[in-house]
Amino acid sequence: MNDIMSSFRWANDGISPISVTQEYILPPEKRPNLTTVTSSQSISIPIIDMNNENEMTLVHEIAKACEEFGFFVLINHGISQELCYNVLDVITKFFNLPHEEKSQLLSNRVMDDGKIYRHHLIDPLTKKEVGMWSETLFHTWHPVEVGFIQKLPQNPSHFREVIASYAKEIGPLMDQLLSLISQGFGLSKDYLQTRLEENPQYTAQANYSPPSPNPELTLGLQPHSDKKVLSIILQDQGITGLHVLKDQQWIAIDPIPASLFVNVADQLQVLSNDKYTSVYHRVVNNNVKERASYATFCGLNKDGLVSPIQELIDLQHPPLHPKYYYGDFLKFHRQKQNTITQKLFSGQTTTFSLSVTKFTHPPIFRHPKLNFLIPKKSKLLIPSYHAPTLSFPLSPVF
Ligand SMILES: O=C(O)CCC(=O)C(=O)O
Ligand SMILES: [Fe+2]
Repeated sequence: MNDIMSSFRWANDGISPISVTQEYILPPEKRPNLTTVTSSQSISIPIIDMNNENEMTLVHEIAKACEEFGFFVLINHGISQELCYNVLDVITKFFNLPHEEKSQLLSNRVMDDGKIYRHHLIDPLTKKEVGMWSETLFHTWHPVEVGFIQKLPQNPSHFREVIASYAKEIGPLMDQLLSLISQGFGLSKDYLQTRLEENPQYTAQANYSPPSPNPELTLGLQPHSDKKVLSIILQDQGITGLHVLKDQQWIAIDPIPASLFVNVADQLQVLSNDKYTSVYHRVVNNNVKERASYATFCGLNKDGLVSPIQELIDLQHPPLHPKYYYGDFLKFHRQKQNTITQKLFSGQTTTFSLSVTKFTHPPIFRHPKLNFLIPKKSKLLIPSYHAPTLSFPLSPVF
């Protein structure tokens, strides 16, 4: 335990024993409230068995899961258990490197290839950053030609090799899922792949949390939705940490042996014209065991044009999102969003317990000025958020 603890010191002052110092203590309304969480074993969450020979059955099961839950658990996905174990093992070993070695790789930017980043949220009251009780390593995982492997850590020695092997396996699985989802929309098998191929981005995030001395006060990752099209998460088999929000209730996704967790992300919600929901999720800590996970994402890059799929639009289903360049969203996303939100909601009775970046989930705004936000449908919002009744002064530009 002590070794694990000391490995996390960089995120503190590097000297004193790890403890939940002020910089990690969440404001009361952002705390995980673990006693109110439901276990995934007590409700029926969608489990998709990829061994099913009948492709149309898979198409329907996945479409139903994306529509009703925004996520599903994948079993018999074809990636060996040994490889999955090795991925989490090298990640754990990497994050357990001595403070001095890891501190060389620290970055202030989330999307810095091969660098460690510590996520945080802003306390709305004090405006101070509160660090997540975790460290993350971000990198590109495809294609090999972009040389992503060279940017990965060299310690532990087989880190690059293991991640490269996993990337090789996850690529075809991602393609297969995109194909099944395309068919679920009634489109050709290659619809989504073709659309992504124009401006693709394949990124990954390795996550690591040491045990937290007080899991009620900290979070591994704050509630968020993923920004791309699809995410596949390999989570630690030993410990539950991933929670998803369903019907305003947090559900703990207890890891099923040899499974992968797949979730709809923002771009897919927009593409589906809100047929599918980009699911909110978070990672909680525990005080017993360290936890690692590895998330791989696919989606459109900054030059990609995101918009509802034309074939899903008709009189009964008008487009719910404007077309926008993902890069414009990112620029907007990084602005001082507090100001924008306050302007929009001044005089409205609303409680924001989400950080404002979540509020833009998925982005709805006028393009290209990016100066107007519309709140999302209430089903997407977390429990303490009450959507204000806003009349849209401007309709989105299409
Ligand atoms: O650690 C997990 O299970 C989830 C990770 C996650 O949500 C992410 O990396 O975006
Ligand atoms: Fe995520």
